[in-house]
Amino acid sequence: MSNQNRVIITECPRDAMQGWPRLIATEQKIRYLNVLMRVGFDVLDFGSFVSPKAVPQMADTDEVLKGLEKRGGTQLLAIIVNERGAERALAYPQIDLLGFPFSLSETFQQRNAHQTMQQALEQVKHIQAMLEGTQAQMLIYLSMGFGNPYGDPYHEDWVYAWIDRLAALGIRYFALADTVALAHPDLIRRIFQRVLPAFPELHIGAHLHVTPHNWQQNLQAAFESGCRRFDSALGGYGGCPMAADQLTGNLATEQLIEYLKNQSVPLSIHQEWLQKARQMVAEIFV
Ligand SMILES: CC(C)(COP(=O)([O-])OP(=O)([O-])OC[C@H]1O[C@@H](n2cnc3c(N)ncnc32)[C@H](O)[C@@H]1OP(=O)([O-])[O-])[C@@H](O)C(=O)NCCC(=O)NCCSC(=O)C[C@@](C)(O)CC(=O)[O-]
Repeated sequence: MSNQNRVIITECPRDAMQGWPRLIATEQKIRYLNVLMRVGFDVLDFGSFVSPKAVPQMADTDEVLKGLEKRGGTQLLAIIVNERGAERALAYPQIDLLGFPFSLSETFQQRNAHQTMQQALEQVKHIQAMLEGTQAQMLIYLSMGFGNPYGDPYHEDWVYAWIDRLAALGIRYFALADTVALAHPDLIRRIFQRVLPAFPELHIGAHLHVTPHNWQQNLQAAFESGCRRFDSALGGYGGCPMAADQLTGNLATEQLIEYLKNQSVPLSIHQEWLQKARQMVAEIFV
């Protein structure tokens, strides 16, 4: 498999479930996540260590994790938004990546974590220090990375500038997040074509929330610009409940896989387990 064509897929059941109005039973989450582990995704964004008052659906992340059977090469990723979350996550050596949403919009940073961007940056520095000597790495989501719906200032140069600044702290993993599906293909191309060659040592991916109308063109723009890390969720469910009045779905894994197949990208996806996972999606999101 040529490196040029290798694509890393992060399946995001946490993003899919976090805003779902009906509480999903812990046992059902565990069964689903264990099936997703068998599908062979590179990374599984399985849960978050945040305030149960802010996101009740994720209150059982500790219990869920205890039921997971880590398999093959699938890495585990958990979302955190503060040091308390990092402490909780670091109690589990099986977690590989701690995902921190750092917003380019002050309004979203406040809505999501009741922090200013400056406070979030301080949290990132402290958490990065906490990770020293552990196996876990921080992954920064640049949330609202393609603009925001609140009228906050935005400039595409900030994506480059923040990656540069955060990489100087030792952070190696980034996901450029279109949190409420505002991106357009030209912007996606300009951003990826700038940051990927500028930071070849970093792992920079796309976390695209999409609409039925823009998913293909935005995915294509990222892929053709050299992006080889994609986040997605089966069924296209999900979104951040703090971002907008309505959840903006994730790029659907089914569509991502189909697109990558059409580009002749070799994938290590186990079809039977994928089918099983799709059946479970229909039972979970009711
Ligand atoms: C940050 C806070 C806590 C501030 O919330 P707050 O109310 O301002 O802060 P607080 O310190 O007063 O804490 C409130 C309560 O939460 C507790 N608490 C505090 N921290 C934790 C923790 N880590 N774990 C467990 N409990 C915690 C704390 O102890 C307290 O409990 P109480 O005394 O009231 O009983 C809250 O706003 C929060 O948890 N926000 C989470 C937001 C979130 O999970 N958003 C979704 C994930 S991000 C996302 O979806 C975007 C992404 C990743 O997909 C990329 C993209 O698309 O952009």
